[in-house]
Amino acid sequence: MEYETVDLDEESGSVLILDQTKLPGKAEMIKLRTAKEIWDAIYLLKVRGAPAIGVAAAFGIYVLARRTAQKETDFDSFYNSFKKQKEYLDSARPTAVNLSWALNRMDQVCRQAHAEGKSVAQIVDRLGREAREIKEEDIRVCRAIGENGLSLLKPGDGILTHCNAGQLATCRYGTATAPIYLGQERGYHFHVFADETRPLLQGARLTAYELYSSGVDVTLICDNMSAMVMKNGWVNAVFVGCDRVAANGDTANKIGTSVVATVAKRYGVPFYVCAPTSTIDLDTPAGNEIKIEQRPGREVTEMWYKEPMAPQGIKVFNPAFDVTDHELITAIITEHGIARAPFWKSLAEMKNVTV
Ligand SMILES: CSC[C@H]1O[C@H](OP(=O)(O)O)[C@H](O)[C@@H]1O
Repeated sequence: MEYETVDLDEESGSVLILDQTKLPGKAEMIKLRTAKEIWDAIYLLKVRGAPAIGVAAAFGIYVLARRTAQKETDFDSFYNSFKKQKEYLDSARPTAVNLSWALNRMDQVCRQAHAEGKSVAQIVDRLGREAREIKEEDIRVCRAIGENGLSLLKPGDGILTHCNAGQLATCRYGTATAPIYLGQERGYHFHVFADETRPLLQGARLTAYELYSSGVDVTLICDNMSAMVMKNGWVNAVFVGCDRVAANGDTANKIGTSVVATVAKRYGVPFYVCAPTSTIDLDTPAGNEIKIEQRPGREVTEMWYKEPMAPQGIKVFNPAFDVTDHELITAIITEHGIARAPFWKSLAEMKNVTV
């Protein structure tokens, strides 16, 4: 299915996104001009998925810097505004490392250009080029993950996915769905089981939507059905995305992922994490140090229902992510290759860091 998850509208000086809170009913592109509009879009999951969040933040800080440069032509006052806007955007969601990764990369470009004696106007041009490169790089990286993931599959395989790590979480191909889309291009016929993924239903609303729209054979299941489809032998591999991979391979991903990994282990189904190296965080040693975003209880008790589905005032625990222990992960598929245990070594090699 061809659409732009996130793009740049140079003419209006805004970030263009597909509002994913309206899917699957309505595919609506919206423009984000102010820092608050960008922050809100990330927090409310209008744009979501680690890579897509990173690209949206890169485009966001660029359009804000372009507007700042119209007022602040000396570097110190320009950069003071830049840093404030960067910190603000970075506060939108804590778990997906790509948000801070992209903003730090844009900050580095800004400071490097200044060190080379560039004017504020030239710095802004350089920021625009870097933001576009971050998007193009994401497309290349996801396709490479697809090629590496496809090497682990054969035509006719059953695949289970959790949440959405598809085109809608990236700029094209997705990460966990990249092998599926590449396989489709080459005549493989996969049978995909998409977990609906409560409470925000990214699997039902987004993964089932994009795969079905692309002609992929997809069956939607409730999260509590993944054990049955694996026990029945219908799943040859599980493919999931990630929001942050710690140095030892522990992986933060949408809530419920660790349940799927545990069940996959029980039934001997390979469990693969598809991870752009930008999502691997070697500065976080293990999963217990990953900050897990807590979200409003109403997402559990009220969203999607005509009436609240629980007693008024009930306590609700609503972590957006959980951490899958590295022992449950068969391999971590990156754009540079397939990392296997010991992950502390293989992931560092993937990040081109000698250990
Ligand atoms: C390609 S990574 C996508 C990753 O992000 C999702 O979280 P959210 O929808 O809250 O942004 C989910 O964890 C996916 O696996």
